[in-house]
Amino acid sequence: MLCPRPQGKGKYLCCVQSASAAALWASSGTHILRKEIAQLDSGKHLPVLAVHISLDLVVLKGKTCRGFKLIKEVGDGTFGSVWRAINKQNGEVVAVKKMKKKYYSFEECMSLREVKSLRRMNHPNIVKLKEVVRENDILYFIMEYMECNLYQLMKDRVRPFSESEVRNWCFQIFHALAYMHQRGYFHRDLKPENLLVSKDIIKLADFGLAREVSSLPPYTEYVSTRWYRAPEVLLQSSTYDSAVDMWAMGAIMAELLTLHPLFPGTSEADEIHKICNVIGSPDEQSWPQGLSLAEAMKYQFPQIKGNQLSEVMSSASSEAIDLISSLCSWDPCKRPKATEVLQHAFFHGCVPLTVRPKASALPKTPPCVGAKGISENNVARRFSTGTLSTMKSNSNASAKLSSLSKTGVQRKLHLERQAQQKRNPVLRHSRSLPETGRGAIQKVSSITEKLSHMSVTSRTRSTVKPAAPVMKAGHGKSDFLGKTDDIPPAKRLTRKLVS
Ligand SMILES: Nc1ncnc2c1ncn2[C@@H]1O[C@H](COP(=O)(O)OP(=O)(O)OP(=O)(O)O)[C@@H](O)[C@H]1O
Repeated sequence: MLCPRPQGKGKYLCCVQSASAAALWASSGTHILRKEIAQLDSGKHLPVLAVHISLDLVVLKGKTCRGFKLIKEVGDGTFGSVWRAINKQNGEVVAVKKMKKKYYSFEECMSLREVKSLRRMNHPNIVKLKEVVRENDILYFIMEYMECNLYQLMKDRVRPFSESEVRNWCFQIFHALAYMHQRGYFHRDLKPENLLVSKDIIKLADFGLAREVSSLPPYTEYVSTRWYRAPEVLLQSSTYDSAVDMWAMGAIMAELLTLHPLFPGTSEADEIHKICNVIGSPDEQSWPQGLSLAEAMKYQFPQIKGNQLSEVMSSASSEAIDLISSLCSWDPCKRPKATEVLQHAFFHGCVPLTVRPKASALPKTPPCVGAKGISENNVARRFSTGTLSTMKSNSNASAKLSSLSKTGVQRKLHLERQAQQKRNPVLRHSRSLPETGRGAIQKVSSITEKLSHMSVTSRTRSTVKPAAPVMKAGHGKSDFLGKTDDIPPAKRLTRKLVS
């Protein structure tokens, strides 16, 4: 196939050499506008099928990742590692997410949630997926590049962000959420690591768990990182909805304002306990369905009165406290919708972003180009072997190569475990545990600890351990069984991140 040539806005002319290749394009979701038999300019008179296609997302099946110079690994998630890269054709800085799983057909790639949902999203606060490339059974997402994520910004801070900074970021994110929720999607894995920042623009990323609201429950899979996980998900509800994103946003807002996670649970049971410490245990009035969910899994809530958020977020405005309290309501029905949040007093005076920042506004010359850059040959070799690289950074690539056999095994085990964690609820909880030694320890002292010192009543009560809960039929094992208790507390609170 020849490289597609732009034919005006959103249209490309591609030449493929057979009707079956054209059919493949069509089956991959590409809308074929017109087909015609053409002849090559070269004068060889080889009949080719010229296909006029219309794409929101340009899927260049024949394009190789060698067209991108990988500069530096900037993130390592459960599903893929993310690299800052340069498009060699036009010099644009992009992010390349190299998926860890292999994909043996293009159709398989196109049916991925991340592709299906992201290609439908066109919003200034949602990271744009530019291309999808499959090469040697490895799948790459080419995305717009963002400078860092919110967690990276937080971990280096001593003083909390100002309320106006938090307001600016959260306003943009709630706009993105309103956009996607209105279109019938919810994210399901909101956390500071998935909120990407470039200058004062913030965008939602990682749609690997995004779900269509119209897709039918039950949603039995395990979702979201524990500290930001809504109580209905903790209690294994199979009918949760976009309100889970609102809960996560409440926890994230509080964390931005204090630099401490609001509910840093070390297990699912501890997560619920920490939530009770802050907002008080639920009762018939505040969340009747929650009591039923708990009963169904034979879980007993600890009886804790809870403290006022204002006591632990003493410097936050009453508007901020009010918004966080409503977002972190036990009952998902009582949490405001994203569109309602935008009208909240906390955001009065905020102006929405109307214009998407041009690519030229983003950095063109990444600081690490040069000595640290991987050569094109290296990249090509790594791709052509089809193996997952054990190299984590370019600077120590040779040292790592010498110990390849050893680290390779470790890396493989690590990857297998990660993949299992994503599939298996029990294992995935430990993703916030130290696995690679590269995790940065979060400053977690935590609001909840502060809270337990503030209220003798709640502290005494909170020491009553919940009865070991029984699993809900049809669900995997849960760490309600106390699976993580043999891990030292400080280590439990690390986060896996490449900075
Ligand atoms: N477009 C981007 N620009 C810059 N950095 C990015 C981009 N996308 C992702 N990253 C970085 O890579 C990290 C991992 O990416 P991502 O969350 O998409 O991977 P994942 O495998 O789906 O992770 P998770 O374990 O959260 O499911 C992010 O936390 C972020 O720091």
